[in-house]
Amino acid sequence: MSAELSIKASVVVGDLRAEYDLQVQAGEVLAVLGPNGAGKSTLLRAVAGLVPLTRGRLRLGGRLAEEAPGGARLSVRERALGVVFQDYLLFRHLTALDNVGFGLRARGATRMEARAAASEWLARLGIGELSGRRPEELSGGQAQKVALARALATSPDVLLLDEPLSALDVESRSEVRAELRSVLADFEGAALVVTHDPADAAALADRIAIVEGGVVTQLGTPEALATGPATAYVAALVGRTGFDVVLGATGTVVHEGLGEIQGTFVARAERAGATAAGDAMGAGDGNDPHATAGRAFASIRSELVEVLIPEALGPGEADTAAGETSVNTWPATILRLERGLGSTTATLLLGDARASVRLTARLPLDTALGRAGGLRIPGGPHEGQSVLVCLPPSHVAFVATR
Ligand SMILES: Nc1ncnc2c1ncn2[C@@H]1O[C@H](COP(=O)(O)OP(=O)(O)OP(=O)(O)O)[C@@H](O)[C@H]1O
Repeated sequence: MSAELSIKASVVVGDLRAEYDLQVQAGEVLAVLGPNGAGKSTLLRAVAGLVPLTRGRLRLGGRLAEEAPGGARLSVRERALGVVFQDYLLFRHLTALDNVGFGLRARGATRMEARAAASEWLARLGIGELSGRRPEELSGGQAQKVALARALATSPDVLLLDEPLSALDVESRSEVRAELRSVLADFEGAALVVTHDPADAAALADRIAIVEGGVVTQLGTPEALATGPATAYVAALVGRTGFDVVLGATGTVVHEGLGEIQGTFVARAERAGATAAGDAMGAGDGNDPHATAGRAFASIRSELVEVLIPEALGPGEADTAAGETSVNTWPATILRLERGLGSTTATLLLGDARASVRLTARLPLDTALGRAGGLRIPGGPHEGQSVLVCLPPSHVAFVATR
């Protein structure tokens, strides 16, 4: 089946040199998630035709929409898109009804036809009674729904939503999110939702594309990202912590500074453009013998990182823990401690300067208070303290990243 939206292109705006390689099928919702300035909105603007491609192609609804340099370029209006921007951009002088009917009028519908269709859409989104109101008479959530109705009214091939829930407070956000989810489930075209909120991405999308520094660094289902993040950014989003490792030809996983690391492969990180089925590696114990040599990302849930405080270990235990027989255990320094309500977050530097691995551990309350191994450590753990860090192998997940 050909994708409803397919982009394989570079886009240069200001300092950003972005490389996008994404496909969205009909009926699929792809969320684009990433840090500030990563190039999420630029992707959406490129698809909408507001930013030109520097090189590459964009296909929409089975048509070539743009090819650069020097190829075809459909105008914004020719692209059969429904777009909802962050700030909604409703026409201030028009009622909700006429805002929704605007696109249909522009496509040749009579005023009566446009109003009838607009009225249906407003009713479907549960705001039929607001059809006579102007934008300044609408709450953020209501305006969001009007903008969504306007985007859907023209039956677009592709729906583009830029931070559709960011202007809403916590309560209306969850209500509108649920509504949006059901609208997206009925939408037959491809939908691209840009967000910086992992909760929105997980709730709304079939797959999530992570964009960092203008590049898609991971692409997969919310579940795949949660269990096997491929970058430190994704790891932090899903409550894990991790670092890059190298996958040896024999299936061993090594880090230049830390040496061999043991754990489990959960899945190969889906690369941009790869299909989920074709790229799956499957779960299993130990390192997957079919894994090809290359880079991988190791991660573990932050609360499962064991921080051993030498003062709290019995005689000889510290030596044993640090010795060659113990797996995934390294000396480390506590760089920072941040107190939370139920736990304390520790930033740790593992190994020597060459290893330069930073991990985030969530220390249980007991450890944070200085009670560990039945002993009391005067003053509890402190910044600058030398500790031992253990990553229990059964909780370490690897995903191949290239
Ligand atoms: N019109 C422009 N002129 C110059 N630089 C631009 C322009 N648009 C984008 N950029 C550059 O591209 C980078 C990415 O912008 P973009 O809006 O795509 O980021 P984003 O991922 O949507 O971030 P945010 O979450 O902050 O909205 C910006 O940091 C900026 O350097």
